[in-house]
Amino acid sequence: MNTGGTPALRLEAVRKIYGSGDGAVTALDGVSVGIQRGSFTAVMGPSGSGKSTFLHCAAGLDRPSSGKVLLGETELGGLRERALTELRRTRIGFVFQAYNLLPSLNVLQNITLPMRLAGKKPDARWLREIVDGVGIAKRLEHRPAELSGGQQQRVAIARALITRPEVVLADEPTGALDTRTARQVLDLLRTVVDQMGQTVLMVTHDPVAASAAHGVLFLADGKLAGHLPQPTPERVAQRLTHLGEW
Ligand SMILES: Nc1ncnc2c1ncn2[C@@H]1O[C@H](COP(=O)(O)OP(=O)(O)OP(=O)(O)O)[C@@H](O)[C@H]1O
Repeated sequence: MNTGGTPALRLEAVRKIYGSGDGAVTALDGVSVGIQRGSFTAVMGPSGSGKSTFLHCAAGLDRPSSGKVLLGETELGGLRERALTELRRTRIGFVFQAYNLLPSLNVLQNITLPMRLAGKKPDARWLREIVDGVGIAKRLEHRPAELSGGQQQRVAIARALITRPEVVLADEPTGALDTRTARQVLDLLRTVVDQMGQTVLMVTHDPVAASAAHGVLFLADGKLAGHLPQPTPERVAQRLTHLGEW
């Protein structure tokens, strides 16, 4: 995956241990990986293999017990909470399974919220490009409750992109969607990468979802257990079977 240039995101020998003594759990056990700019990477692994911990450490939501996380040239471990919050707000986009839109705001207000929180005005051209790109231009005045699940997730993707983040982190973004709608959201994420030049890292349990990515990183027992380029659902499922239950 390291094919030249500074990776958008880098983990160096990241270990994360929860608890201490007899109750200590090693959730990540020396993970080193670079996520290339302009790539779409899925992270998969059996339940408890460390996927959420990986994403949380990458996002600066959780601090590694040892090792480093770098967003571009910035080492997250060197930042105080306030700077980390600011970094998350401006340099990382988040997409969650449950969309996490604010119900009292309309679509446009939800999309532009990260800019307002940062005290900045959204760039009109970029906003237009995103709104058109996710196909939500006709719904800008609507509230989230008036939209389908797929439309809400497309709004969430637009919101994740508004600050032109260096990386978009997606946690089971299609987990709550039916197969057809999930496909549309995955195609959109792929478009965001291939046509808008964004970088997406997505945790998923679903081999079909993972196959939308350029490559899949596998985790097992907190360790990297391989990388599958040009994944197909069948090859992903086969690798998962070899890693144990999923
Ligand atoms: N806050 C915590 N305190 C203690 N142990 C934790 C905590 N968070 C996670 N763990 C443990 O760390 C390990 C990795 O958990 P993690 O949630 O990262 O796995 P996962 O691959 O995302 O699992 P799943 O697919 O079931 O969501 C598990 O053994 C889990 O029980």
